[in-house]
Amino acid sequence: SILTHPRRSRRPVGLPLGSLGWPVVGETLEFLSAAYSSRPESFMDLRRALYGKVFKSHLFGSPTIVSTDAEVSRFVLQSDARAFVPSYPKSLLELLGKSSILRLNGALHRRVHGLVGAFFKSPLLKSQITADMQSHVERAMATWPEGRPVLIQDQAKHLVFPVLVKGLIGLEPGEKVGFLKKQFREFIAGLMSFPLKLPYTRLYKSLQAKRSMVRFVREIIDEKRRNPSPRPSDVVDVLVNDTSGQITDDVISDNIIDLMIPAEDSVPVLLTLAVKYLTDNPPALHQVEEENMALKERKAEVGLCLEWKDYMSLSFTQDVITETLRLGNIIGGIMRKAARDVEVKGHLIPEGWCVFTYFRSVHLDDSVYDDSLRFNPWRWKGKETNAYSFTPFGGGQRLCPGLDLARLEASIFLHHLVTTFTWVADDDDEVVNFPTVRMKKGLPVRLMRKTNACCLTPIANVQA
Ligand code: HEM
Repeated sequence: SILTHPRRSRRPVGLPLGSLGWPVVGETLEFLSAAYSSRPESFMDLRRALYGKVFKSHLFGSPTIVSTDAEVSRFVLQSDARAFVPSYPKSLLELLGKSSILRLNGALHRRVHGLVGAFFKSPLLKSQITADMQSHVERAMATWPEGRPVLIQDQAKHLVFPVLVKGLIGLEPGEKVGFLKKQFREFIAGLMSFPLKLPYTRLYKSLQAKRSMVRFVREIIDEKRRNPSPRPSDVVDVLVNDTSGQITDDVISDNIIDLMIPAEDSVPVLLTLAVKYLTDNPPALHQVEEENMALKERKAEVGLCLEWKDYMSLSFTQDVITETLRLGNIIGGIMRKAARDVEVKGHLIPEGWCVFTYFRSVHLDDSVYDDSLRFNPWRWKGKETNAYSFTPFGGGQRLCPGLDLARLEASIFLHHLVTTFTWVADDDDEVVNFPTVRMKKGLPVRLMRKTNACCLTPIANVQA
């Protein structure tokens, strides 16, 4: 095997090549200056050319092995806590809380991941999310103005957050969701802040917001503990019903709040980037329209509503989402810390060092994806999405349990958007990559309502 422990290795292994940069700051400033540019991977590209796909560096206060090699990253993700544990900046650890799934290891991690993952896969939740998302999207889109700019990114957040929050805590849209959203925004503003907890600092305000969310979630937990529901309809039900004795109120409240992060951030960004890439690629947009109109008409003929399986069966739309995940790199990479010396593919990762598996460099590697910077959903036709070289949702024990839900919400949003509107986007918006991926101006578009949505004129020679 290419992946062995040092003691069993036949040839000497050493640290990968690379530079630890300046004292204290290491190469953090070079990393950040690339991260804030339109080509964050340029930091990696330069070093890959000098040292190879796996190299050493010093980032955010820690000696770090950077992996832009799909096999090495896969190995890191597949390893358990005996080899690698999650590693996050101090401010983030503080805000996530000790029982956060992102920090847990071992048996409790497996339990929480298993419970949440199984519930997110359940047809019951998928049906509920579909019904809720559909009615939200239809109601919201009915109010979107024509001809005046609509910010797709903000609209996507408005739509996704309440739908996922209902799946998490059972809260119906309304005032309380508004309160939660306000607190939550305060909370996430501090995730990447300076780790100083004095009054009025960013971190302090975020911790206060978290406390008020915990109180709010605790009331819901108490209520559900008093009246447990035999048929769980949200994540709190699932966790409250667990009989292992491991799932305390702290575990539930920390994790419920974690689970809101993708609802405010990753999923809305996925929706937004899909709209951006489609806007820039008329043949792809046209094919998505055709596929979705055909489904809509088929369902209308037999008088049935769309169900989650209908959305997931739209193969080209799914390929568009896959390609958006590849090109958008919403989570560019993941940090772990080595719990012992580990050897991977001839490289030593010393105990206590961080390892940064940088997916973006793999997703944008021309030797893996032909013409990798081009949005080309046709490249996925008939292809599996579980290759080493495609890891937008991570992998191994911590593979994102929300991946189906993210795809489902994106499909529902795109379906309603392309069957209701045509649009033009303002030219001068751009993707920002750091600290989180998003559109700088929120992707303003001017919408035109389709008058007779059934009468699309086919465009000749659409790329296939
Ligand atoms: C486009 C949308 C999303 C992207 C790109 C994304 C990406 C990821 C990635 C890369 C990881 C791995 C983190 C690691 O290994 O340390 C992860 C983990 C996770 N994601 Fe997502 N995610 C998305 C949506 C969601 C949604 C909708 C949910 C649920 C509401 C969710 C819940 C989680 C949870 C709970 C984990 C932690 C799993 C664990 O550590 O065991 N994600 N996600």
